[in-house]
Amino acid sequence: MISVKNLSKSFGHFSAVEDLNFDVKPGDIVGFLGPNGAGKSTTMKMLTGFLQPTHGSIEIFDMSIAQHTKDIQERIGYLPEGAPAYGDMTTYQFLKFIAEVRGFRGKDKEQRIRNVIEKIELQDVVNRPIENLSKGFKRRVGLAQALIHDPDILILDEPTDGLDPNQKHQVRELITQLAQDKIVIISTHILEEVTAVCNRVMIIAKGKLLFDDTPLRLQQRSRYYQAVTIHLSYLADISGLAELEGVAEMEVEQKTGHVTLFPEPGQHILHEVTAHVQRAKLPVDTLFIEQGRLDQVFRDLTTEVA
Ligand SMILES: Nc1ncnc2c1ncn2[C@@H]1O[C@H](COP(=O)(O)OP(=O)(O)OP(=O)(O)O)[C@@H](O)[C@H]1O
Repeated sequence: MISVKNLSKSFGHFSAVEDLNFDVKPGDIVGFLGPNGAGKSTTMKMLTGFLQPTHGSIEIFDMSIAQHTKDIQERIGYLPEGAPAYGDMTTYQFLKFIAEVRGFRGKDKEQRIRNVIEKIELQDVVNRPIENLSKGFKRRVGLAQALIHDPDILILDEPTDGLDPNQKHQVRELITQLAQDKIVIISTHILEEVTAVCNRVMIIAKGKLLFDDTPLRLQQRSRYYQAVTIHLSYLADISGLAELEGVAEMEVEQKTGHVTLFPEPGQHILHEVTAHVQRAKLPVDTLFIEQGRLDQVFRDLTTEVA
């Protein structure tokens, strides 16, 4: 359990994080979202004990991080922003070094190194210097070092940054698997990652917490949530769609020709729309219910505070 109270961090007169309050429990996979400079990395550094807060407190497993930094760090796996250091070491040498720093010796150490190499699929780069690896592999080596001691808490700063789509998918699967009995906090700029991986979203901007709830609740904030979008294969009279019961508004996107019908609050309009399409014999080639556009909600929330 992580308990954060009135957490603030200033650099000189500049306030990077302001009065954050939240709890995180095992099983939570928190997506920490925010524009550049929002304070995500600063918060993560405070959660991992690498940066002292200016105000407020962090308790992890009922211990204050200020007083029990080392005990808590033993239970945290941290992937910092960017790539791991020590580029002249090979992947194996680096993981061995980290395992030793974590206090493992002998067979246990070797077994742990083997396990993470397998889990993160690093077999092909085991003996290559880290500085020669692609950005994606560097990121994966970083992830491996965060997992070597099987921590209770994983704090991952942009874990899929620089990965190709297949690797992104693989890392997301891995995070989902790992999260069953752990606390996972990931920071990301990728909105789709939040719905793919997280069961909780926290959005910060200018150091302030603006949203803390499930991805579904975030989607529900979108004006597109449960709207019905259609596309016609050729021009036809669509005026009847706007008159349907439960439809509050109709919008036509000029560039793509997509027609979106927005429901009155709490209304489900799919049935009405499909019935009308059949009655009026509209030449529809696409019809779907919108899940909510996260990019629009993100923009609305974060530009409000800006
Ligand atoms: N050591 C420091 N000294 C002064 N200012 C700092 C320091 N570290 C961070 N900041 C500032 O604090 C603010 C928050 O930075 P932080 O790195 O936490 O943002 P972020 O949300 O992680 O951004 P990004 O998504 O770009 O990584 C930024 O304006 C940054 O310039």
